[in-house]
Amino acid sequence: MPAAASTSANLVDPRGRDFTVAYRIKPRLGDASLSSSDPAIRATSTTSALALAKKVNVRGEEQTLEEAFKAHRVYEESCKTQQIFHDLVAPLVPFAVLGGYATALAYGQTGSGKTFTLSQCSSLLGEVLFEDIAARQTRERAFSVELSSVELCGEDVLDLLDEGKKKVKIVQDADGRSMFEGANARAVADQPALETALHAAWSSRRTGATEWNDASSRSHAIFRLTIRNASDPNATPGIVQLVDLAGSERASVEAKNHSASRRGESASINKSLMTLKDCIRNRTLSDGLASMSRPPHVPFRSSRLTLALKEAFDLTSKQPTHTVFIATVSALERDVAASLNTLKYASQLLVAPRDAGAAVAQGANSKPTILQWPNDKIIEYFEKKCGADLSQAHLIAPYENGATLARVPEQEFVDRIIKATQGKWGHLRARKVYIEWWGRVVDARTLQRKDDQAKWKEIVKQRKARELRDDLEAAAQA
Ligand SMILES: Nc1ncnc2c1ncn2[C@@H]1O[C@H](COP(=O)(O)OP(=O)(O)OP(=O)(O)O)[C@@H](O)[C@H]1O
Repeated sequence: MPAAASTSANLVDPRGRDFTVAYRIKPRLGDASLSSSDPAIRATSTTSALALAKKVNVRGEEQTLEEAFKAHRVYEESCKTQQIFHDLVAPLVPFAVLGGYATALAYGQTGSGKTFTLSQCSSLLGEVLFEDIAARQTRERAFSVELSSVELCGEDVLDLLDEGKKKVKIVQDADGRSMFEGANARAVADQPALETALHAAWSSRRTGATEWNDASSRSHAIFRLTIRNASDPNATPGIVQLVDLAGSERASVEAKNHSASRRGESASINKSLMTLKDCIRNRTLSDGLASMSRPPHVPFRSSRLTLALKEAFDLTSKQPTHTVFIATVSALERDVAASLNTLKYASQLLVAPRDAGAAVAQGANSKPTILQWPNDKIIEYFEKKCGADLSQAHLIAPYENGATLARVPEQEFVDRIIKATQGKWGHLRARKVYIEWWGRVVDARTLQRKDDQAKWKEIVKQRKARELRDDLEAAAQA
């Protein structure tokens, strides 16, 4: 079944989640003693993994400590990449073709299978992408695809599609979208052309030696496919990209054995991975302010990596996003410390998305923003916008509320308006309504942020007043 046959309702995730965390457990490979040993990490269900770490206690006795980790999906050792691709990456394709911003990242210790997973996914991507495009191509809608690919090594951004790997810059285009200035963008018309271009990019990936793996990657690599609607130059281009992150092992381990430049490289990798965590967490954070340590701030400018992936985190971006985070871990006992670090990092990304309903409850007196509207209010909004031409209003938002409708990509949204007006409205007119809607979504997010900051100031004020009162009371008692 071509990917385009998927219904608009379940483009990426039926619950409207825009972030997915998965663990892939790498099989125990190597000599017989390794492959026959008990796994230190195993899947206990499709959504949880168990880590077993052997420790010696103060009395010299060996103990096994168990720690469970939740995820949206856990893939056990026997699982094939095809399954992961089918579940996690293939659904990003129609989303991107329709104008969404989709990212799949692989994170983990050197040698845990990041490149293995993503390079196999990249070979499977072409078939699904070009099938989807063929199914959607019409006279008014002709798609073009191009590949750009860069490697982030410390402060340098290198073009993987340039033989000399020239340096390029991360800049913002006129619409504020992050792009690689000066990088080759190779147009790919079909699956074989994409495969050739991807092969060239993967092959020129920079590698260097580490303690674990002679061919280890000491850089982050981004393989970005930009999908444009060639018939409508104003349409927002869709993005689907694979991000192979550098090995996540700690700088402290490397510090013992490596040169200053290698240590600097490790520090830069660690900083970018910490910034990535902050960006992902704060993008989705929904906790009540009282339990927050501070209002959510998405520091995407703090590292080259997050700046390059800006749209995935920036709440003022006018494009729906979906990010898939695949944490790869080795099942071998000798790797258990690194695997635990990976699982801890990834599980910290599992914050619940901001719940629009809860936000209404928090500020009972404030007017609900467009992101907090229920489905019937949204239908009412579009009835007003499209007037008498709107014969089937429910087609615009069959089930979505304000928050989930903001995850529908541009071209899908425009198609829904055209269908709901039974073709009386053309592409341009429908797109105008979409742009107006997005303007209100961004305004609502800005308002939410300001509201968070104001509430946070009040919390800090009250906390300080309480502390002062306590100090005075303590002084009086003394
Ligand atoms: N799921 C798997 N099944 C079989 N072999 C695997 C699997 N995952 C990884 N491998 C093998 O393990 C080795 C290391 O994998 P890979 O290069 O993908 O690790 P990595 O996490 O990308 O490491 P680096 O950080 O150095 O790039 C490779 O030889 C690869 O073929």
